[in-house]
Amino acid sequence: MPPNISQVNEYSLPEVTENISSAVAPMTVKEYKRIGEGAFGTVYEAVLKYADDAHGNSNSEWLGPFAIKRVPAQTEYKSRELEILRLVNHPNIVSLRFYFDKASNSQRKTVFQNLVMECLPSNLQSEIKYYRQSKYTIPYPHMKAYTFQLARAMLYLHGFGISHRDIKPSNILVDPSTVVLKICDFGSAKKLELNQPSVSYICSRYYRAPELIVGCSLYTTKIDIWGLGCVVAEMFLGKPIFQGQSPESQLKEISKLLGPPPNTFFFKSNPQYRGNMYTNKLFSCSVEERFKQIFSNSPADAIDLLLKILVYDPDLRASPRRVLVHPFFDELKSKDFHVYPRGQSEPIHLNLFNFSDFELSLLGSLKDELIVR
Ligand SMILES: Nc1ncnc2c1ncn2[C@@H]1O[C@H](COP(=O)(O)OP(=O)(O)OP(=O)(O)O)[C@@H](O)[C@H]1O
Repeated sequence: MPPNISQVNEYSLPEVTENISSAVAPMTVKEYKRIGEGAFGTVYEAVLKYADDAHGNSNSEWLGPFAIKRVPAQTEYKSRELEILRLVNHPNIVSLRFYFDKASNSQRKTVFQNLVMECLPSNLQSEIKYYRQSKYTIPYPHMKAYTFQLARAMLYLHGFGISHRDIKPSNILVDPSTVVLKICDFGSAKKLELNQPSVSYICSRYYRAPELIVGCSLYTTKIDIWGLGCVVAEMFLGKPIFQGQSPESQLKEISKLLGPPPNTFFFKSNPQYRGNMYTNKLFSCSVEERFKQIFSNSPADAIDLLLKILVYDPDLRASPRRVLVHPFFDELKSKDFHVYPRGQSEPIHLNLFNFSDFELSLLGSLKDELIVR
């Protein structure tokens, strides 16, 4: 039975493609809730009936819930989001189940691409807000499990050379009842090729890496690691760490924690940069001391992890594999590790170390440090 439905949009489609098998069959969709409205698309929660054989024999049961992301279809070139979602298969990346094109009801000429994905009940932005309202933070064991899963998704994506390019709490889906995390929104993602420029005006302001702010076009997947650092910082602080009021003043906010960017940073990122360099030192202590001041309520291992991630030079910024082996996650490696999901009195064990052969090859010699004891 579909959950409580107030305003339903039910429609039938003659041809829907199943992602894994590429089988095409008819489908009936029932959309009953709008769960996301972004710059590019709208996301609906829905249940569906899918004909599971070539003769159109339909399941009589409603399946779901699913999340359907609807964006105007690209006419000239292939959708990168669809291409990337079809390529990836990882426990910490939202999975694509079906896809179809459909003309809009109101504007008949506009064709929309619909991506039918597994649906998660929450995202990190909502979770951070939920705890902040009661003057708490997300419990530390949950933060560790979430951060570990986020770094694992990045190890995998970056292993393909794919950069997500829009890491932020609302694009990180979570299920608070299982403490599972999955990255969503691959609308900005791109496979970065060596020495091939990419646009620098991507990523939401608060989460933009410093090299993007100064207009670097030969950036790397390390821009996502910066985003990961900002998300971890936000879980500890309950609010975004760098809240610039304009694209350029974003760099000033960063300099309040990291000190002024070194000249070499501008030269390496974009020798043509002529904007404000924020050369004034805005605090007198060391950068380590500054981190301790800003994250005064956070544990030492978390501060150490952030010191290794929130670094101007992307070459010196921790890689996903270095993040995964950081002592911040040691607690997760105990076979007795468990978490109490919000509102539940029974603890649950998490399966965080089920690395695939591809992930193990990316971890290389560091894989021996990621064993449950
Ligand atoms: N599979 C899903 N399950 C549950 N919620 C989802 C799912 N996919 C997306 N959402 C929610 O819908 C919101 C918008 O989706 P998405 O980010 O993909 O669209 P967008 O148009 O690119 O948005 P934005 O411009 O905010 O980045 C997400 O922030 C997320 O909270």
